[in-house]
Amino acid sequence: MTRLYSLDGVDVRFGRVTALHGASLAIDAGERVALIGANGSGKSTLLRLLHGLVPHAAGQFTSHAPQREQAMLFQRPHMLRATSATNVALALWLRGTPWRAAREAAGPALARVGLEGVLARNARTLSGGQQQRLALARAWALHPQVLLLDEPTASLDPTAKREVEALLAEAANGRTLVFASHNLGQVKRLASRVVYLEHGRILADLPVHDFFHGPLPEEARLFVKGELV
Ligand SMILES: Nc1ncnc2c1ncn2[C@@H]1O[C@H](COP(=O)(O)OP(=O)(O)OP(=O)(O)O)[C@@H](O)[C@H]1O
Repeated sequence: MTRLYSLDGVDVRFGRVTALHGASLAIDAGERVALIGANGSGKSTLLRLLHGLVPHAAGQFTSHAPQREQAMLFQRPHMLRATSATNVALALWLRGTPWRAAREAAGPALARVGLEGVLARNARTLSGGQQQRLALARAWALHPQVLLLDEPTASLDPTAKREVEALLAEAANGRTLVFASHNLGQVKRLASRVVYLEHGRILADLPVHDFFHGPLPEEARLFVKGELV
């Protein structure tokens, strides 16, 4: 099994706030790891650390996933004020694909997420669900080894949620997936392993079946119970 990330006693701080506290975790290639926990528990910070967007202040962090092999999706994706096709093509061009080839690849990439009808539309005028699908097309076109997703369906309506989740499951095929979610149904469907965070600390790290069916630390048990209500 290829190790992609190792954290050993990692702290991440923002001024006086310790967003991650003594986090120890190893993630191997092919795993599907769900990060769950209340607002502010450190899920986004952990994803941003994995993606190289924030530094750690203490402990050891090693990433064996090259930056260009990772793609990250945010809850509200940032779209350039340009057509959908250009948004995809630019991402490819920035990674070294010649412009013409990048333009040609944009059509099939958008078709894969069902957006062939909006190739020429300004991406900022698309609906939330369409923008998330476009963000996925943009990430997917890069053929990343790792997909890091920060609550990718949180702002979508139930139909768009289902559609985007189905696409995520497909995109995650053969890849490593690390995602933050408040949707426990989604966690059950997509994850093989669950990491529960509270106040920046990892309180549980279990295979998905054990997380939902086995004994849990009290804090995690109460969180799951509350989320299921
Ligand atoms: N750039 C920043 N500057 C200052 N504090 C920050 C910054 N980013 C995160 N924090 C703080 O770090 C802590 C962890 O935040 P983080 O966004 O990682 O939590 P989260 O579990 O992803 O929350 P949510 O479910 O609301 O997205 C919070 O107290 C947050 O306010």
